[in-house]
Amino acid sequence: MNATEQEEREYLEEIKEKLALAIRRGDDAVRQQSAELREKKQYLHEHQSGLDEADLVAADQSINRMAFTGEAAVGRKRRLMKLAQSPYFGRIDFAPRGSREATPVYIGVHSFMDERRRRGLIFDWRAPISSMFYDFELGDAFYATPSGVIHGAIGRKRQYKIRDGRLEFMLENDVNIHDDVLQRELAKSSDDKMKNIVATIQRDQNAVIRNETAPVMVIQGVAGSGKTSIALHRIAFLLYRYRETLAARDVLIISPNKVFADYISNVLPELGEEHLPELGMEELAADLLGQQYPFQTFFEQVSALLETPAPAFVERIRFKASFEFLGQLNQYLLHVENHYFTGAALRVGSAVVPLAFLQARFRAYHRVPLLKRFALVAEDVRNHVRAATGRKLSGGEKATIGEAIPRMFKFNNVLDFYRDFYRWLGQPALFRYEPGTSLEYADVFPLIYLRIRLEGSAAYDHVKHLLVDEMQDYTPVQYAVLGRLFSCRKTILGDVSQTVNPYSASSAETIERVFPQAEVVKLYRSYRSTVEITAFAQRLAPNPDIIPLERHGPAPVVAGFGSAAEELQALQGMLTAAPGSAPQSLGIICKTLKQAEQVHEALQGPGVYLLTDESTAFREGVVITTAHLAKGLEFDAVIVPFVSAGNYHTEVDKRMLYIACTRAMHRLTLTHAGERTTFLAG
Ligand SMILES: Nc1ncnc2c1ncn2[C@@H]1O[C@H](COP(=O)(O)OP(=O)(O)OP(=O)(O)O)[C@@H](O)[C@H]1O
Repeated sequence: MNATEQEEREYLEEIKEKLALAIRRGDDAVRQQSAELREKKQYLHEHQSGLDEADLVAADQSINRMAFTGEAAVGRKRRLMKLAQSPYFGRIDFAPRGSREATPVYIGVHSFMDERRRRGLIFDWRAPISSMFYDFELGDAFYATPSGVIHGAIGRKRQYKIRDGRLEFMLENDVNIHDDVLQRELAKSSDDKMKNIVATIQRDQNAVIRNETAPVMVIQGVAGSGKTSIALHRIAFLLYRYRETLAARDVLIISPNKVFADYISNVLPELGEEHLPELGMEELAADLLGQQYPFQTFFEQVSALLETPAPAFVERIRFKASFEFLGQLNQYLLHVENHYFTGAALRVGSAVVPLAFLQARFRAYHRVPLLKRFALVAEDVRNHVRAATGRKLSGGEKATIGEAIPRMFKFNNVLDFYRDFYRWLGQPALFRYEPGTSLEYADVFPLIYLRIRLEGSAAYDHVKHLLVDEMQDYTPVQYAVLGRLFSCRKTILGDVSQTVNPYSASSAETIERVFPQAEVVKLYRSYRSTVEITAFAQRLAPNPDIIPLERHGPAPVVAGFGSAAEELQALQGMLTAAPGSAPQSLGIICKTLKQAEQVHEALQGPGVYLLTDESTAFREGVVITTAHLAKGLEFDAVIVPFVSAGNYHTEVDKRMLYIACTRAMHRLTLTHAGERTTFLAG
């Protein structure tokens, strides 16, 4: 051990002692507070009858305050305990311009102060000064603070791996060693759900995480580029930066399914923040449509495309996913506004209200949803008649006006408008719906969009930041709905190559058309898979811009078998092979749910799980699922069975295969019986 390392070990011990002391002090404070709280409650209980209303309110408030301080103390203790395990992961010695002395800045998941000397011992990775750790190597550096930019120089940079309070290794960054720590992190097994990456955030990722200006941030990144990780770290950053006004409960994640939501649920708590509220797109749809219209789910739509892709069905999906379709809906609404409020002049007693007056009033409320204007127009008509006749109106006359105005509108039911829209387009066959059956998924959000424009929307004003993952799977109409429901800032991320439904995929460019104020960032470096796996997946969806991180492993294997039975037997063999060197997580990813069920049937056993669209939690072990449901997840090893020419032959199939292969971190095996798919030729 060299002198530097010795010094660092001693410093670590010093910090750990300080942390232990702070934890003990915190414990004492919590104990004292809860004793006081108990006493106060006891006093209140015993003297309740003698206290007046004002005393009771005051006592209540004081108890609440004490409970709140107690909770804060518990939170602080949790953070200190976490720091005691791993106090920091980085250090920069920074000398501001004009000062000759560089001060060490240790960086960790939370901050820790020397209270007596008012000196930061550990800086939160989100603190302004910590940004230099991610943005600069040795030499000139700067960071932005709310009161201006501070320039200076970094004289030293170190990285540490401290686990369970022990220094496992440290690295001196006199060259760019950042990559070395990153390599070690990436070479590890994924023994858990998604993890935080604070110690190895890369420069381009840091820029996205710390962006404070974009009203809508769109992140298009190749498979494994860290989009989801970055988005979650971005939320953690914003929660820190705006802690006075933004809390975890003010953020909403729109997630593709419950398994994914569970898979990512660790990251924020690992960073010391609370769990984020989450909502599926279909839950949102059910919220907005109510019980009235049962509908097909996205998973069912994709399953139908994988099994029986009828051309007319594909056509309906494709049409409703286009940007032009949104434009046509908007034009139709204009048409409704201009032509559907009609009839004749209205006679009220001796007064006649001309049609032109009625229509002018109707249009005057262009900011009010169409079906919400009637009461306003009726009130204007009553005032008009009152002024014209110079007398008060009778109850009957008022009622006549109230009833006559809505009748002047062509329909009053959203579904009638939606059907009429297709007639207006001259394409009635593009809407297939029989009352009593389910709406096609492609109709769900257009109908919701119309409903919002016609009736207004429920308020989601409490949401201050919206996070949308898997952006490629949502159509322009869905974004238009999100835009109307959520006026807050948004982070939208995804990868157009990973669409599960190529007929309704959105690229960053499409989303930009719906949100012209969006800032688009593209990420090409891929961290998840070995170079060999990335190169293999590239054959399915070539992207010349992708930059795989230089990490090597075995080449993917495509194994052919004589029959389906032999193939299943081989899969069983793979599960039981070499337990000592077995990877910790294994995903067996099929094209359809039926196939996944078949594999599950053959491989059943302890630690083997089937993930379906109904699953709610991510399971560790051997996970058998479909490509659609595996999207966003990753495994040490992936097996993709049934890659035969008969099973993988359409464009949708190819996408599924791409998604399945890109879930693998270290090993990838594909199996087939009979001829292999042409997508894997050569
Ligand atoms: N800077 C980093 N340091 C360490 N690991 C990283 C870094 N960036 C990404 N990773 C790792 O790369 C893997 C992929 O990250 P993530 O799942 O966030 O990517 P993604 O772009 O959302 O992937 P996909 O779209 O393919 O689902 C994860 O294991 C993540 O921890």
